[in-house]
Amino acid sequence: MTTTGYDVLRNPFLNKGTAFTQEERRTLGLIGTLPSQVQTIDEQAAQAYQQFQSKDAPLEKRIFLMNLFNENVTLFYHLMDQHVAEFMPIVYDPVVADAIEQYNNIFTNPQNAAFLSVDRPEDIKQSLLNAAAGRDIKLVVVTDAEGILGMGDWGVNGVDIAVGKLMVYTAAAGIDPASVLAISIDAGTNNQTLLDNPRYLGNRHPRVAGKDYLAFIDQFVTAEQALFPESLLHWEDFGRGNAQVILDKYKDEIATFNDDIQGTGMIVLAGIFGALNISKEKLVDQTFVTFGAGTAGMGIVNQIFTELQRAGLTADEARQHFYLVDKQGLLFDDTPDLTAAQKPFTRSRAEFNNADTLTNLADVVKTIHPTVLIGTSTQPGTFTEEIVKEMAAHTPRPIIFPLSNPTKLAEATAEDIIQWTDGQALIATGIPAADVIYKGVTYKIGQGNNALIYPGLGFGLIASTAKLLTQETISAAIHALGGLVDAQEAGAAVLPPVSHLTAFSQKIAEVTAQSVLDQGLNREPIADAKQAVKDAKWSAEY
Ligand SMILES: NC(=O)c1ccc[n+]([C@@H]2O[C@H](COP(=O)([O-])OP(=O)(O)OC[C@H]3O[C@@H](n4cnc5c(N)ncnc54)[C@H](O)[C@@H]3O)[C@@H](O)[C@H]2O)c1
Ligand SMILES: O=C(O)C[C@H](O)C(=O)O
Ligand SMILES: [Mn+2]
Repeated sequence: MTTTGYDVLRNPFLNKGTAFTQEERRTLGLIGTLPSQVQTIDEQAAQAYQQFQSKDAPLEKRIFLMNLFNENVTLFYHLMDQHVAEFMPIVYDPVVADAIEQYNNIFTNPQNAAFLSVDRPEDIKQSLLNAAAGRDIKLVVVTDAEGILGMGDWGVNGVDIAVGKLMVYTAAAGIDPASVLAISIDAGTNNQTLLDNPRYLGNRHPRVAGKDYLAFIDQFVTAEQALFPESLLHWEDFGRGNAQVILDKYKDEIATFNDDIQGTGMIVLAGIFGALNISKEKLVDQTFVTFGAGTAGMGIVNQIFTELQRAGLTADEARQHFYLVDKQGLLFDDTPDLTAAQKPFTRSRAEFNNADTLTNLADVVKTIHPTVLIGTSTQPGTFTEEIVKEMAAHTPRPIIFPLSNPTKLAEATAEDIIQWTDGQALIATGIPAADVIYKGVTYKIGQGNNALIYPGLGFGLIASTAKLLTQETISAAIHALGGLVDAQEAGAAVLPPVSHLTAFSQKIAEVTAQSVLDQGLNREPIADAKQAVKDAKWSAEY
């Protein structure tokens, strides 16, 4: 049965608003429901952009764009295509963080997400069916919001990160927005402010944890795979205690991927390759200090560790390149409360004559002389002038990536690091950073955010009907991105600019799809990877 009348205008996937032609208006029962002028999508986009520009506050801009998305998905993406670098920080990080904090105050629409309550496992299947509403789902982004960016537990409010990640998928890579589903797993929240807030919209109880939590996750995965057997399942912003456990449980069974672990590991390694292209140094000659050895930090370490072995080092040799710093200071084999992921990369106290003093980043940097310093600590301002200058005193081109999000949690700003290192540091930041002009050189700052890689990776997996994501495919995608930097230019960035996001996402998708075919991991027969990516691509036109 064809949808007609107001059901068309109110369906954001079908709605074209004033762009419905007279002929469409007649056949769809829309005569008399719209003003008489028929507009083109570009006329609609120009009007919407003017509205967007009339808003001052970033959150107001976001609310405007979300309303547009809720009404007309095609127009939203048409407009986003034209302004991708301008819209990314609004639709996604950092302004998505404000929307999550304000969720109960600004909620107007569930944005086609599925809300799964830990208290009602019997409703999982029906909830997924209702939210999909007959759409053929190829990509799911799910969050339980225990670790939203670096801001901790945000309960049901965290659904906005899943919605935002999916918007980036479509804007960057061209995934059909009708084929995606954002999911909130509402396991409760330990955020007391939310629990005390009478407007909080999620389950008002502490998080369900342990066996019961994992059983719910398992019921979810089973239902999700049964209903959408060809979908890629993307996990976002789970807590440190669950993220790796969940990934390990499903990664060899289904097409799945954890963005904070794998996506972050990929973008950071690509950024390091970009930096090494500029400094003309080798990966095997680097010494890595990671500050914040949690989900993202250990994803990064493991990705570099794998790559060092690909470069010919044994596992033992490769491990020697890492120094992990977390709350306890430098992590030793006898440090209490180590996570399973941290244990293989701890150091021995016997290596140092000052082991007992290595309880803070400044002393670790002084003792180790790292060449690469990565921040995933959630601790703002912790890459101090003293630390950065000390690092720069022992290596000509220090690679410094303060990656904690959102803006208020970054370990340092790009501008400060450029000044403190007299322009020598090679930098990537988690959120977008403006160019830094220093002593007449314009330094472009790469955005070390997994958003630069997961859309191409995910789209390549979907287009090639991948059954699994392997390390081989991950490495292929990293090299595709790391090779796109122009190392000649003075002040060059270590990663390509977000304004080129659609072009390089295409490249990553093609390389990913080719790798899937090379390993015979495609479900459907596919003759040509590039063609498959081309065929799967959606474009924001009526
Ligand atoms: N740029 C990106 O693409 C990207 C990707 C993922 C995560 N991140 C950011 O990285 C940060 C961490 O995210 P996560 O998912 O790994 O969180 P997480 O909670 O899993 O890890 C954070 C780690 O930092 C440690 N930590 C806390 N306080 C510390 C201190 N004072 N000193 C040293 N370590 C400390 C914690 O113990 C934990 O191990 C967040 O701000 C997140 O936004 C950025
Ligand atoms: O969401 C982001 O901006 C990147 C990353 O996934 C994070 O958790 O910080
Ligand atoms: Mn994340």
